[in-house]
Amino acid sequence: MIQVESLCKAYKNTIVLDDISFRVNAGEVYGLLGVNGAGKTTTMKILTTLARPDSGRVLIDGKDIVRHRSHIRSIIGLVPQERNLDRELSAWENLAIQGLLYRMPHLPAAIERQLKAVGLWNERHQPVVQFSGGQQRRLLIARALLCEPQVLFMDEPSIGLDPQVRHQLWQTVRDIAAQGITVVLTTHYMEEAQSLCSRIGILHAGKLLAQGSLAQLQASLEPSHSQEPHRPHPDHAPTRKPSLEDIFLHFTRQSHTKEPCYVP
Ligand SMILES: Nc1ncnc2c1ncn2[C@@H]1O[C@H](COP(=O)(O)OP(=O)(O)OP(=O)(O)O)[C@@H](O)[C@H]1O
Repeated sequence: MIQVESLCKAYKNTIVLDDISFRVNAGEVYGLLGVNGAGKTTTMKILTTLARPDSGRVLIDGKDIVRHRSHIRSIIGLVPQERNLDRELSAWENLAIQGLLYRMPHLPAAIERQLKAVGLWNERHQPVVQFSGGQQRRLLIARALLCEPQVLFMDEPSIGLDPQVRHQLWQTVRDIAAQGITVVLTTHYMEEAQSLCSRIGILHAGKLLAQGSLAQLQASLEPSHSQEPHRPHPDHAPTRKPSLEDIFLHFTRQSHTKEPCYVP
């Protein structure tokens, strides 16, 4: 569904994305996992046509996103990190503006469907300023799904939410994926990536250090793949599989031995 090939992006003389390549299969939930400043939002901005790459290319549904920007925008939805809703307007009005911009047919029915799907139908006439952080995040999801996208991009969807609301949001993401919508999300929460994503890319200082399913990432740390000498456990008991946090620390610590990436 999405093919990212050798993506590079620099701001002034600092490389922010350094030769990033990955693919996302149709219908999967793909997670870009990284700490603050890793390059997650920049990747999202490029994939959603809000920023241009310096080099490399991205194909969505077989089409180059730079050359077919309008078409790409018509088949994707974005849940941005910042809650860029109109706080003075109601939930209904926020979606109506989006629908009018996209000249959506049957707009009232579509708004009703999405507000019910995210559990905000009863609050539809409330101004957004009265919404909690979790409700605003759900409204952002409803807005992103209004035009029935094939791919939904979510930039740090659960940032700032308490654990209970975060778990509700995860269920919403699972429901979206169950409808066949491809989901690409960024996160710095290990648990979120592990619980939601079928495949994970570890992004660090602009480089994609590793990617795969959790099982594939775990296998990549096994002795046959590692340069560390194999030390059998003293009791010959089966050693526990590394957690995603172990894997993340393994790859990111290794990368600290390398030179920081600057362009001349
Ligand atoms: N418009 C810009 N101009 C200059 N530098 C930028 C710009 N946007 C991002 N950067 C820099 O690029 C790097 C990656 O930023 P980015 O927002 O993509 O990271 P991130 O992984 O999304 O971080 P966070 O989790 O904090 O959102 C950071 O060092 C940031 O300061």
